[in-house]
Amino acid sequence: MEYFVNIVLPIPLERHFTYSITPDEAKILVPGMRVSVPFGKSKIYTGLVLQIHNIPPEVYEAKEIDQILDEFPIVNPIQLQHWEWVANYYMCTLGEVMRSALPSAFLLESETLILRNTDADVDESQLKDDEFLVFEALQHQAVLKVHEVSAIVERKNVLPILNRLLDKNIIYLKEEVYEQYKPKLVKYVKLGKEYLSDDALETLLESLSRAPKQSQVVLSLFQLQGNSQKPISITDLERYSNSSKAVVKALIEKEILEEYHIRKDRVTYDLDENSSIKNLNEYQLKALKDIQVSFKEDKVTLLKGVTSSGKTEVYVKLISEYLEQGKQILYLLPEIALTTQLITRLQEYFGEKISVFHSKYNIQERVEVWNNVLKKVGKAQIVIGARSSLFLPFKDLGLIIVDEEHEGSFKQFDPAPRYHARDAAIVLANLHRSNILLGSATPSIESYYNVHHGKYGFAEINRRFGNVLMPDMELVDFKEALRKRKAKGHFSERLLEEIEESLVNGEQIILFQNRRGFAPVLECLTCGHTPQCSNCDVTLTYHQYKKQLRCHYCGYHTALPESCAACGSPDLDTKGFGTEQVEEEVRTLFPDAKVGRMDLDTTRGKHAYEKIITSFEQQEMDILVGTQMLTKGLDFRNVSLVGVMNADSLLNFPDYRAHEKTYQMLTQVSGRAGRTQKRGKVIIQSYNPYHQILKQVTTGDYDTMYAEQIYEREQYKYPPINRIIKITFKHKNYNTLNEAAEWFSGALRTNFGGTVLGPEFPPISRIRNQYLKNVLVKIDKRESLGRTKRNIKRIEKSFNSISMYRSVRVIYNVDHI
Ligand SMILES: Nc1ncnc2c1ncn2[C@@H]1O[C@H](COP(=O)(O)OP(=O)(O)OP(=O)(O)O)[C@@H](O)[C@H]1O
Ligand SMILES: [Zn+2]
Repeated sequence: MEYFVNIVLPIPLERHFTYSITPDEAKILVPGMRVSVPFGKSKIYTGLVLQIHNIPPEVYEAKEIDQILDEFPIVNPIQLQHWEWVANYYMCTLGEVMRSALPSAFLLESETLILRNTDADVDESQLKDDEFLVFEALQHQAVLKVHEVSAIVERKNVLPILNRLLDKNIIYLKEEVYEQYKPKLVKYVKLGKEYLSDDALETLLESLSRAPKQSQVVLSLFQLQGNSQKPISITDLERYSNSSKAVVKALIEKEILEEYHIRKDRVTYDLDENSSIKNLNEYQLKALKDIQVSFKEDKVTLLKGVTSSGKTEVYVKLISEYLEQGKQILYLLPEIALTTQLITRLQEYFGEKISVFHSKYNIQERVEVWNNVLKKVGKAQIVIGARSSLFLPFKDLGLIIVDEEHEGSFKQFDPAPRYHARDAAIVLANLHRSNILLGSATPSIESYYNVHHGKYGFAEINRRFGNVLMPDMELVDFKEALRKRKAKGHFSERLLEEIEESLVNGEQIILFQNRRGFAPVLECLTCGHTPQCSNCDVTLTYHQYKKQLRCHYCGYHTALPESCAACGSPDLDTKGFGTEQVEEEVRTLFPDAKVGRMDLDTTRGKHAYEKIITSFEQQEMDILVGTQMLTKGLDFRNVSLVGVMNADSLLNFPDYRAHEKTYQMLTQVSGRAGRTQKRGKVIIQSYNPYHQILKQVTTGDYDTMYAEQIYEREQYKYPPINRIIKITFKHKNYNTLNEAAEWFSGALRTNFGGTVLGPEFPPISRIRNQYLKNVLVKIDKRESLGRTKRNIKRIEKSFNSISMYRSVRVIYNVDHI
């Protein structure tokens, strides 16, 4: 009987591939194991086994696999099911999901490597031109791959050149299939087996009496073992006994000591006994109870608790319940909020049961966490991670917490799969039959909508912990301040007064300015008016090149006005101001204050973000200027004042979610003020202080905000009332792109009843020499999403059969936000 395997490869092709295997291999292989397989002419890929069967492929001859790479599956059936869902729902391939889900070290590399023989004596004048090119390239680069050599000599078949160079002993080849991952190994020592009894030990020490250094080491080891249960590393022993490597080595050779290795990640530590879980107050207890009741009904549950109400402590209580049942727990956070603050807090309670998983971790660290979760090792019982931790090999997941569930960064933008981690987490919880809690002070409109429609359970905390008052919010009319000359630079007198007072009291200040440079909007400097699209209710975007204002949803456009449509003033500005400028002004206005800044530019590198947070926490800074990074669940003790430099730049963002996001951001950043005893103060500067959203922020009126937003979403057919899919077309040729996008959207309009907007250029319409154009499809809730997607895919097939369009990339973003 013939045997075959279906394999998924980490490439964006729809299908899986069938390879042939021997009967022996068929006995060993299980879905979820990796194999290396040949692909195309010369490539070798790592693939994942989906299925073992006896049906030969119809249209091609199955190749044999190269090698089996695992002894047991590294991916389990629930994961495969989950990946299938992600691929289906977000309209991408299983291979793309796999590439995003597996740490890259698991995707084995195979390439022929060419290295320079550094020992060779080379007479360059004897080299032919093409030989010299390769030789020269190898002076700059230690290793070349075959296809790189092709590019250098501009020829496809390079093997003859390489053969000549090999003959001349100038290069050598290295065929390498290697695992990139190597666990960190640490050397430990213990007393040899024969010396474990007291008697034996006594005799040993006697026999060592003439070797004082050696007996010193043995005694030290004994003492160290008495002090703690932890394994003793060779370095620790050397340090403690004050002896050299040679002495320890001699003892190991005599077999008095035994050396052994433990992978670094396996070392366990004792829990800190001092920090016990806090007792919840009555409001937290009530919320916990409501959550538990809702969990009993297997409902996704939303916890809405004002800032500093102690949501984290409620999570902690829940986590410890599931921990006791021996279940795994996943704590999802937006990438940006993965601060040491929260991790330290949880580690105090749960010690080394916690693993952290996110993109700033290196390959090794990710593989360690993966394997720990796979083997259900105690130290990975709780995983705190950003969105990609969803894809870890959980076996027995009991609870998922999605903290700051409203955060837009839970949605992956690029590359595929363009998934929303919150939504994918809900599906994952379903597959595991585990409970899932979404938490936020400012829930997303979607989640609250689901609560309203009975789909989700609900719990609420309306008070800050310790009955600290919500901060006192004050709106400052900046237009008025300018008119009355009560402003310096971008600071109103009111804000300056408050900063002064906080500084005098030795309290800290946060200044918030969210400037996102890539979507310029036109703003009247006199009245703050910004032109809106009449079809879409979003702010128009300024396109400098064409001197136009455009709606990037529907394509409505108008020439750049010479004066403001609202007040007639000719002073229109498109630049706005950013955090850097605010920092500069603060330094001039308050030369004695210590000022820091936190934005994308100052937080590159693995620990930069934590450093700024810690330094602010330790009160090494008085004033911290920053973007939305400041808003994420940070718990500072000494911040009494939060200043919002310009609320309008948020409100006028050209996006149907601008109002929702403004409410969330302002509420979150305000929530950093006055978290301990004294009531905090928030000053919000705006050209348009009567805007309903600003009123709702200052009164904490989430429900009115929600009602108004839902009304608008109904009017303009946006989520959560309708579903949307954004389709992006990408090509280097402007005309081809235009035609292709027209063709596609035309086909959509004929074939499909929903609303099709565009094609339209985004604010940045050309990236890396590729032009972009978007089409937005709005799908009525009553229509089947599945059918619509199948229709779109069918249109894509016909599209791809037109040779001119084949090179146009089509990118789907389902539930685009
Ligand atoms: N039951 C409790 N006992 C003692 N201290 C508590 C308790 N609950 C919360 N706190 C303290 O109150 C502060 C605010 O709590 P926490 O950070 O959990 O609030 P939060 O709701 O998560 O806030 P945010 O949404 O702003 O992140 C913290 O310093 C926390 O240690
Ligand atoms: Zn429009």
